[in-house]
Amino acid sequence: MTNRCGYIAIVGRPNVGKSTLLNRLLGQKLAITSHKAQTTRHSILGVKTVDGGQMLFVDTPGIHARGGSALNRYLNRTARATLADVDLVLLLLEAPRFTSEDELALKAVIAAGRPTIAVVNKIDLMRDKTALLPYLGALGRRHAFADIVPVSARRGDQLERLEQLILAQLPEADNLFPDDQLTDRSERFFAAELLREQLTRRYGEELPYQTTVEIERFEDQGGRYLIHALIWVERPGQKAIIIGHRGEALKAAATQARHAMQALFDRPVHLEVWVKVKDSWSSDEAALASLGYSER
Ligand SMILES: Nc1nc2c(ncn2[C@@H]2O[C@H](COP(=O)(O)OP(=O)(O)OP(=O)(O)O)[C@@H](O)[C@H]2O)c(=O)[nH]1
Repeated sequence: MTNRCGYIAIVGRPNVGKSTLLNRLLGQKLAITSHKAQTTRHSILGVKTVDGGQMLFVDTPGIHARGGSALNRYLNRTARATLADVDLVLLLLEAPRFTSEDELALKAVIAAGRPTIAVVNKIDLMRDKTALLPYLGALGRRHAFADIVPVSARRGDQLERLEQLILAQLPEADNLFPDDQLTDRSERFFAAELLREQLTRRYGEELPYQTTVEIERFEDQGGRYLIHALIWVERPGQKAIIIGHRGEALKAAATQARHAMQALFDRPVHLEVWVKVKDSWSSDEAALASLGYSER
C-alpha cells in the first residue's frame, strides 16, 4: 500500500474556523512531546497519523498574528513563502459568504501555486442546504481547486472525507514522525497559548493586542507541573481590567486555563499568574529582555 506524507497549511480569514478545524482533525488526545523534530522544513503545529500516511499541519507565520491589517497579513512575505513551500493548502471559507478578505486569502493561495482544497465550513448554520450548491459552483469558477468540500468543523461533519482527500493530495513518502507524536511544539508553548485563549475569551476586544503571555517558569515536580506565567500589558488600566475586582476575573481565567492545561498535559498543574505593565520603551525586544522576568 502506498504511504503518503506531506505538509499542509490551513489559511482563511479571521474567525472562519481554522483553529476549530485543526483541533478537530488532530483529535482531542494531544500527547505533546517537547522534542524538536530534527529535519523539518516548517514549524509544525500538529501531526496526524492515519492508515496510509501522515499529515503535517504547519504554522503559517503572519497569518494568525493579531493586530495590523488582516489584509496585509495575508500578503506578507513570510506567509507567502510558507504557502509556496507546502504540499497542500486548505483554504477555509464560510458558507454561504465570500468576503473581500476571502478574496485576498484566495489571491495569496493562487500566488502560491500549490494544490488547494477549498473547505467550506459551518454548513451546520445553513438552514437551506440547497443554497450550498450554487455557492460551491461559483467557487469552482473562481479557481481550479483540487477539491471543494463542505464541512462542519464544530460538529465534525464530513471531516473523514476531508482527511481522505487531503491524504490523496500528499506526495508518496515515508512518515516523518513516530506514529504517536502529535506536535513539535513544547508544552511551554501550549501553556502560554491556553492562558492567552482564556484572556481572549474573557476580555475580547477590551484586551489590547499587545498583550502577551510569557511562561517564566515551567517545572516538572515529580509528575506535577509548576507553571509561572506573566501577562504583559501596556498600561496600568489594562492591568486593572485583567485583574478585576479583588482579583476575581484573573482568578477565574487562571482556573480555566489550569483545567485546560491539566487536560492537555494529563497531570496536575499548579499555575501562578502575574500581570505586569511594560512601559512603551520596553516594547523594544532588547529592553524587554534586560528587564528580566523574575521581578514582580
Ligand atoms: N456553527 C459553527 N461554528 C463554527 C464552526 N467552526 C468554527 N466555528 C466557530 O467559529 C468561531 C471562530 O472559530 P476559530 O476556529 O477560532 O476561527 P479561526 O479561523 O481560527 O479564527 P482566527 O484565530 O481569528 O483566525 C468560533 O466561535 C468557533 O466555535 C462550524 O463548523 N460551525
